[in-house]
Amino acid sequence: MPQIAITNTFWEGVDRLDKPARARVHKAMAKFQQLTVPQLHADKGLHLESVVSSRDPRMRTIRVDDGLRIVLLAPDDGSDLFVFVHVVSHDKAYSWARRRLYTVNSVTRCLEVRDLTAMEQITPLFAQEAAAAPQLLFAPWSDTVLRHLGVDDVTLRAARTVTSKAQLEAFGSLMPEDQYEALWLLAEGLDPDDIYRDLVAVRQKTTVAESAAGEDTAGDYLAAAVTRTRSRIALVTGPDELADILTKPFAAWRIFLHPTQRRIAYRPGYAGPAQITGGPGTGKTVVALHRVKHLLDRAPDTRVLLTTYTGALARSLQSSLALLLDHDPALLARVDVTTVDAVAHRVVRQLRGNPGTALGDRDERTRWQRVTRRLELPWNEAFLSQEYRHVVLAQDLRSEEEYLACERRGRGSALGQVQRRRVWEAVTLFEGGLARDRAHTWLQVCAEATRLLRDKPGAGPSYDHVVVDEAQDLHPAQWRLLRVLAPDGPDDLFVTGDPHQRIYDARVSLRSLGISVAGRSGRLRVNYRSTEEILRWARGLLDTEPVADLTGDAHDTLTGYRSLLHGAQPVCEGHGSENEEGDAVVRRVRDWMDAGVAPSDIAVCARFNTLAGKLGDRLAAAGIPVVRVRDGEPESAVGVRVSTLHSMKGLEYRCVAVAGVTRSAFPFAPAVTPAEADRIQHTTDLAAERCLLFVACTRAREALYVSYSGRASEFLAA
Ligand SMILES: Nc1ncnc2c1ncn2[C@@H]1O[C@H](COP(=O)(O)OP(=O)(O)OP(=O)(O)O)[C@@H](O)[C@H]1O
Repeated sequence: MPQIAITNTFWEGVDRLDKPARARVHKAMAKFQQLTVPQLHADKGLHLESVVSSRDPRMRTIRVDDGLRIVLLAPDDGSDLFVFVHVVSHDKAYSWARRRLYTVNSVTRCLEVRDLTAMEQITPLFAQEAAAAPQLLFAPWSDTVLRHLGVDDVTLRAARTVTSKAQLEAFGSLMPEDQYEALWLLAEGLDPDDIYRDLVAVRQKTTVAESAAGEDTAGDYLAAAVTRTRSRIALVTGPDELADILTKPFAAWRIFLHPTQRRIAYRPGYAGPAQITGGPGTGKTVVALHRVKHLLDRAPDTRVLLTTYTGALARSLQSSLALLLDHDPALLARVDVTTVDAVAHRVVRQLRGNPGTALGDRDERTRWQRVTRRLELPWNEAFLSQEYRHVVLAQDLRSEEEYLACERRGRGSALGQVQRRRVWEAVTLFEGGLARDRAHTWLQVCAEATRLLRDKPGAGPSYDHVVVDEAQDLHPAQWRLLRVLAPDGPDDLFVTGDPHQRIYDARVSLRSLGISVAGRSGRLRVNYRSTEEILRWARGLLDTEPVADLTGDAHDTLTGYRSLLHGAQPVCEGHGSENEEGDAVVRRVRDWMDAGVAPSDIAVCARFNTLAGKLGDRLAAAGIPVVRVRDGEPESAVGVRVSTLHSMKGLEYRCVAVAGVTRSAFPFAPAVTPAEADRIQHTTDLAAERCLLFVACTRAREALYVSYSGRASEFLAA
């Protein structure tokens, strides 16, 4: 019987088919699996045939129906392993297959593919230009360095003609993916040794591990190379697995991990807390989920907390985890998936009793306003609530003495002792009011939960491992709680986040909270979600100022961050009035739906509830189904998602419209502390405003539409 392996390109082809066509693909493949190799060659229905004049002599096609063909590689190494590489219409299948060559990289030993015909056509053209160019992109690096990174002869010839990153990109989809990635990172300024460690060595390690596991990895044979190329190729072991792959929702992330993702997620153990960063869409959540799987598989009775910032994200983590763990109830029962605040609430309820009512942002503001008026203070409520958040709660200060003696880290305004006493008076009044009304802020609950767990070791929930997603917005009070939830030691905390998506003004120094990730940091750079066009446009929204990393002790950068996907340029449009803008958004959504995008794959968002509400009403009036994104709407609900920007965090859609990006909304003056009041706060507030827009725009996978009426936000002009 033949063995089957499928590549990510094949799977993507399947994903583009409608249900009946998928069923026909399944039928053809199931038949393929059942026949012997000689029967396969003789079967008239499947019609296994070579591709005439193909660059790769192993290239074959089989027939799915009158229109559809599967492209596959036939074994030439004595094995019976067939690699399914594409599924597409008849004509496209043949032209695709003719041009491509699969080879085994002599450095990484992985199977890779290139459009050899196109590379051979383009290289001489670039070479002519290169002869007259003052500078060649890869001139600083010798052939030896490039070869060491897995760049082979054909790619090397091409690379030596490249004068700019734009030209390199033109080659991007033609050359082998791993070689392009190495060249791109070099062009972005990364050190060759770092690239070797992150891209080449990890692949080689996989090879060694598999040899140790007794798999045949010797030689450059197809079957051996396939087992080594786990980031792009999966072996299908039997009919059940085939059915599973072809009938489940497309979720390549369950199977195909980038080598860096795999290295991070499946590293046997970390000696202490580990941190993973990366730009939007680089698969941080995917890595967190695989890490949970690894931790569960490693020991039969470990308990894991998988936690994040908002309820919507926790729900989405829960359903993805169920998918990854094949809905296995025994495994799922060992993981708590919930927000940090919900854990805190549970601890307090369990160890002390119901903590009372949680305060919303508006309530908290009103209470600070009352305090300010009552004590006739010279500061406004924003200043006081920030002082409370960034100094008192951040340092867990419990008395006036502690506050008087503290260093007000991260604050850009000086306060003398007399002023501090007045602030403390305000804090006492604020907290007293809350206690009287049996109310609390969420951060207070986190602080109390931490104290309770410290005072009563062994009581309350505890976990062997805590995995945190979207960690960039966590406050020190939340970090302290996470610190006590898993005992200090190997694999205690696994933290993923993106400092460029910080929208809630969280400033932490993890080290000062007893969480040191030194030597245990990883970075992801390949975006799997959005097109390069969307990423580039969205990056233009960010400031050039460096951003504090997750630890708070260094800076984070998006160097080397990129997508392999390409698509239309984002559209940014101004309108004469809010009404006209609303009409344009409805038209845009209608166009997306007419092009075949399901309503639930479209999101329309605005900064404020009022505009989001109006847009939702307009869409509904135009007969378009609408689902308001609040807490708890089922994933299966049909309709265009209408949301505020803040609620878009961590989610993704094929098409996204961001409306109301006006001068007065971005930056929103009340959200930005004046520089004269607090210089540091002013800078972080402005950065958070930019990040908010960046986060919303990077939720788009294929299409992004940004609009405003009247004057455009200054962020768009940049
Ligand atoms: N190895 C992979 N193969 C295929 N798809 C992947 C892979 N890794 C991630 N993805 C997909 O890319 C998208 C983004 O992944 P994910 O949400 O994990 O990124 P993220 O870094 O957490 O994003 P953000 O920070 O923007 O929320 C998802 O659709 C995910 O399924």
